[in-house]
Amino acid sequence: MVLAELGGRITAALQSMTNATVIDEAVLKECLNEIASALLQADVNVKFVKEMRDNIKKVVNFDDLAAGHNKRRIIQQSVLSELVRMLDPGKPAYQLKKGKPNVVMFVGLQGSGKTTTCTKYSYYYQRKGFKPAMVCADTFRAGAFDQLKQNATKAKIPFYGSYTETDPVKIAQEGVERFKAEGCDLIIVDTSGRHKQEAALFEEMKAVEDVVNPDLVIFVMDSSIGQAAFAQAKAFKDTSNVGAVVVTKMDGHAKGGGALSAVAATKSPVIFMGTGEHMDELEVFEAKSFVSRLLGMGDMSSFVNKITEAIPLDQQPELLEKLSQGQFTLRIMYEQFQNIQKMGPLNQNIQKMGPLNQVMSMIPGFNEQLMPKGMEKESQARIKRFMTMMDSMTDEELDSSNLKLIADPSRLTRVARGSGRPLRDVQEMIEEYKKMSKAWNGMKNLKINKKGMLNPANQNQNMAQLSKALPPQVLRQMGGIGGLQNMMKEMNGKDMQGMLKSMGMG
Ligand SMILES: Nc1nc2c(ncn2[C@@H]2O[C@H](COP(=O)(O)OP(=O)(O)OP(=O)(O)O)[C@@H](O)[C@H]2O)c(=O)[nH]1
Repeated sequence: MVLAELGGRITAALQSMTNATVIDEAVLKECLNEIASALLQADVNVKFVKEMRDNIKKVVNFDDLAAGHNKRRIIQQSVLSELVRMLDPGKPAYQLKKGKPNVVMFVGLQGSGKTTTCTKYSYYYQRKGFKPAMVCADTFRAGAFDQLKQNATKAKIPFYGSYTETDPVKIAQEGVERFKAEGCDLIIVDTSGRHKQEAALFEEMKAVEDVVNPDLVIFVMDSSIGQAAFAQAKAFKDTSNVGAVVVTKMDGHAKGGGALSAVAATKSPVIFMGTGEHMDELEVFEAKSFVSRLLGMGDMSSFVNKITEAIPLDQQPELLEKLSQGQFTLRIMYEQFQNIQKMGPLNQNIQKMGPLNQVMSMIPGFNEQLMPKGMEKESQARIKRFMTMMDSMTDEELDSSNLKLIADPSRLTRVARGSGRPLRDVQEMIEEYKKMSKAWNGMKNLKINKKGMLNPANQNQNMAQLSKALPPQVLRQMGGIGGLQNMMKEMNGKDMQGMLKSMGMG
């Protein structure tokens, strides 16, 4: 099953759930069964599929969700984040290190776009300040060296290869040694591709790998191969130490081409995708936007989506649930602080980040008071102080949203003593909590319609609610009230049915 079909079936399953009058456990079960069977047929690992189901069931707890809560949105959102999670093998790919010769070897079937990708990859890192070089260890295809030479010349990247030498191992070894001696810090080895997986190709690949001892082996896969993806990727992984995947020809008809399966098979992340024949047509792969595209949700700019984009995936389902219940606890605040701390260097560049700035600012609390411009260092220190104080709180306090309990004077005194901070610091932290809690609760009262969208019938109320809930600078970034209005109009106009139709799947 090609990915387009997989995406179509998942979208259809979500759609049939959206059509149901009441969403209960039976409806959810049916929807999840359909999604699971689609994934299994697409060769996605059984274990992953089971995990996905379990996780979604955990998020959508019917006993906890009172009537009127936005189950559809929560389910859709968790399917999305679970798929994204599947694309994330849990460990990032090898990161190139400056100041040492990084050796990267490319493997894949003939015609997958390996040679083209080698050049794109070199060019990408050349622009990032690396000094790349390419070695053509493809002695199988007659024109391979010429092709690499042509590409390399165009990109002004040094290359190594031979018209006469027939042993790829020898060429690879000589090339890598030469470029190491020349001080290149990114040495790319292109290997032979063959028509299909064959023993000779794998033996040769292994021999080249043994001699060049790469820091990273990249498996290049044509996105249109569909069902064969899993077996092919696995065959390469079994022979060589594949650590990352590049999916090519994403500009063609294929919607995704087995990226999910390749990740499952190689347990390695997709790092780039090829989107054309030109040198600069290589995009950093981003699981979230890929899945959105897969599900035809690329245009769905829902408010909740925007907020969740900025929050680590593993925290999303839980956070969404809490958000839907309007429960804001000190623990959530603590977790948000952790996120902000992790994003540390970004904060300094935040003004340059454009849309990301907007997204991050939507995390309740990531607002002007907490992170005033030009005061990032001070703000970080303040956040750290808050976190130290929260470390002295009990679980009961951290998990409560009851102000009477949280701000009880004797408790505050205890926290101050426990953390070695003056009482007024603890009070300041509680004030911050109150502010964030208010912003958070503002989101809860938005009027959502049956389709899980902001309800157009309540446009005015929603507008008022949003403009109150949003930090002023976020509102400004959205283009003020007018921008907000447009965004809502866009959201209102987009339902699943409409999106399916526009994708030709309805
Ligand atoms: N449209 C499109 N074409 C691509 C992309 N990547 C590669 N190609 C084209 O795919 C064809 C095969 O690419 P190559 O780079 O020669 O493939 P290869 O895997 O190196 O093939 P061998 O050297 O024979 O193993 C070429 O015509 C490329 O221009 C891509 O992302 N999009």
